[in-house]
Amino acid sequence: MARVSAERLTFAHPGVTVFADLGFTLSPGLTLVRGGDGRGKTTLLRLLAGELAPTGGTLSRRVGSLWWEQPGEPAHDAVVAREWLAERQAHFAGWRVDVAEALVEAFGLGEHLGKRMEMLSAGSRRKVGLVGAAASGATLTLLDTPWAALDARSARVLDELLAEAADDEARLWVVADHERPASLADVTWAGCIDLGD
Ligand SMILES: Nc1ncnc2c1ncn2[C@@H]1O[C@H](COP(=O)(O)OP(=O)(O)OP(=O)(O)O)[C@@H](O)[C@H]1O
Repeated sequence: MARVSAERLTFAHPGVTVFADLGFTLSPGLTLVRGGDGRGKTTLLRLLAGELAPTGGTLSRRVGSLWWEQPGEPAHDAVVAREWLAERQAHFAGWRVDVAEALVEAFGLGEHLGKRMEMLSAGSRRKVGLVGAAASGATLTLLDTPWAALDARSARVLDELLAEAADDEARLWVVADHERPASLADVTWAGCIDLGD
């Protein structure tokens, strides 16, 4: 199980404080990182991923396995979607083939898996990433504005996935978005880190 907590967590670029003095402990299930444009949602996820170091305070991270992927980045353009998933499957001992297959079906991705990422729409690339996030079994899963670019049907599939994640007793799921997602109004969130507007 991952354990992540912060005390007086602060991050600043030279001369610009992005956020200061955040305190939180992540619990299993779903945690929302909420904030307006440029308030530091992605920065906080990068700190949680260990990609950035705090400039103040402490962030204690004991992370068994981490999902933090940006399948939309140009670096992945030439990779065939199925291979992209297979590369990640090789890194996660708890990878769930059945979960991946069910989500590929629900997202209507089957006909696209044989294509290079650059041939896919932004939404389909995101869906490939979400299949990986769910299948990975990662103890800490970080999703940055996961509804962006999804069609309505796929957004509902994501809603169902995250509603299940909310009941997860082992995995920590962190979702960053501008507002508390209305489509998850009935879901119990384990926590919310509000970065303001
Ligand atoms: N290298 C940098 N130097 C100075 N400021 C930076 C640098 N990189 C990012 N910032 C600023 O840090 C702040 C936080 O950016 P971040 O991308 O984390 O916010 P965000 O909440 O994810 O934004 P959005 O919702 O627009 O994606 C922004 O105001 C951004 O302009």
